[in-house]
Amino acid sequence: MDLSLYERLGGSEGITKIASDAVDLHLNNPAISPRYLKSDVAVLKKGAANFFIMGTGGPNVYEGKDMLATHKGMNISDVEFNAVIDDILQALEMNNVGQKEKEEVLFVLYGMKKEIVAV
Ligand code: HEM
Repeated sequence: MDLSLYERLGGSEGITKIASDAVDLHLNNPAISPRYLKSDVAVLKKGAANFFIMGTGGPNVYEGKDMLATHKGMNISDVEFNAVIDDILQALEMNNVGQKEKEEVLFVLYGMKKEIVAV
């Protein structure tokens, strides 16, 4: 049987590291960092990790709101959306994730655009 994306990304441990790196990149990315000024970084990292764990076929540990409810009213732009995706891809590269897995993550993230941008 093929391994799930969750398993190929290193399970909960691997994904927790990837999510933590992605959030650190967001906080240092001037295109989006102002959005997170009021965020509790530890909570943000945990929410991001749990969302990713659930979304890649791991255990159902995410307890947050869905993407539309989370981002509704934030007036997020295309530029901001692309900046978030760039950071996540960079985090995958920092953690030596393979090309096929990067493509699969990108495909899933891109599909969420209509629930996040200008909603
Ligand atoms: C595919 C792209 C994205 C995904 C998968 C995503 C995912 C998430 C998740 C899982 C949460 C945490 C929800 C929770 O734990 O309850 C969150 C919160 C948030 N997201 Fe996104 N997001 C994306 C794009 C964006 C963009 C483009 C922006 C704007 C720059 C943005 C701004 C925020 C903010 C400000 C929060 C709230 C942080 C807080 O409550 O401290 N997101 N997002």
